[in-house]
Amino acid sequence: MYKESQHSKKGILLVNLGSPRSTDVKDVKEYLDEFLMDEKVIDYRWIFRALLVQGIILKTRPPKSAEAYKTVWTDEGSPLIVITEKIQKKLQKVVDVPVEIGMRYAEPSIETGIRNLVEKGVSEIVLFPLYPQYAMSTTETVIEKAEEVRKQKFPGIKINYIQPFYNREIYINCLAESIREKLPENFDALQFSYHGVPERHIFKTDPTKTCNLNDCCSRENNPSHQFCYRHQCFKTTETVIEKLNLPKEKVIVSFQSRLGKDKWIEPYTDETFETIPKKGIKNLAVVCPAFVSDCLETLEEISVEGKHQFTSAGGENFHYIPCLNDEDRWIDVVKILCEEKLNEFYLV
Ligand SMILES: C=CC1=C(C)c2cc3[nH]c(cc4nc(cc5[nH]c(cc1n2)c(C)c5CCC(=O)O)C(CCC(=O)O)=C4C)c(C)c3C=C
Ligand SMILES: [Fe+2]
Ligand SMILES: [Fe+2]
Repeated sequence: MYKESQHSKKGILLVNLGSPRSTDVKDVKEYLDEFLMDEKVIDYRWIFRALLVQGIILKTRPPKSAEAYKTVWTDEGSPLIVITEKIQKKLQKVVDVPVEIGMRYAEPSIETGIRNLVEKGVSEIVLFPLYPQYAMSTTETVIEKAEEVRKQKFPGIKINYIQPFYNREIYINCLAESIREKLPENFDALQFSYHGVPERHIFKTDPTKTCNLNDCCSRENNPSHQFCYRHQCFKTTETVIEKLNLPKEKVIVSFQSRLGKDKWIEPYTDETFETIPKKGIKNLAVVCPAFVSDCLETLEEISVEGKHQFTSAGGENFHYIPCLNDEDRWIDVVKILCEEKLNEFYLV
């Protein structure tokens, strides 16, 4: 059944994590402050979070992070923002509603993105968090922020959220094809390195309390899977390697970018890079499917630091496989996922 929404103007907001405004230490500090003071990222009570972030992390990390950002920054700006803009421009060419971008942290913010759409007359927004797998520190914080902005600043608009898409066949086919094209001829193993999260986050967001972070994450059916980041990473890997016809023995899954002293989900990517050459893996290909666009964590932590760790430990060839970025086949997937949600506005 069609309702009045047939006549409301629709639009798309692509949301990514965000980057500092520049590589200046003060801009990096401001960005890290906003990012790490998000209670969905560092989920301590405010006073403990402030002590840790403002009292410790922000006193030492910004200059190091700024140096790391300098190594990946381009003339156009941060790779993550530049690539998200490219996705926006390509998508805009193939859909007939306005497309804007918004970042969870720093600018252009989610509020800026929504305002840009509203100024174009949009009142029904499909918001796409650009994360294949669900996590409290990504999907959930984006939705929470967008709802806060909607209620406080734009109470008249509707937002329809695209859910994590790690189990959508169109996405898996797209990722598998992209990897297939970029795999080197000879490799001993293909490593899937996902961004890590603290173990506590997974327990916290499991409404069924049935995930124990052991075998259950790899089981076919467990009620916790809808909110289990670890399961969703395993499932992404399993379905992609099936499409690629790769034997499980040639595949490694690991988790990168941990921060602080908490226990994060294992195994840790950096430790893996240092141990596998001794087990005979000398030629390694690495892909990072938690990120749809290349960013600091892939271009610096994996392609530069990771390569160095691997080769210093006796590895010979390290081949980084770029993210989907603005590949046409990925734009096709983004278009289909957005159109599905746009159509839901017509349904009662
Ligand atoms: C892909 C999903 C991501 C998850 C899950 C995630 C969790 C998470 N991250 C931090 C801390 C940091 N992450 C940083 C950079 C960063 N993280 C993601 C994505 C996820 N993070 C991206 C895409 C980026 C790159 C941003 C860019 O500008 O390119 C950083 C900043 C860089 C640094 O100083 O190292 C921090 C810090 C935590 C604590 C966390 C889970 C709780
Ligand atoms: Fe799990
Ligand atoms: Fe991160």
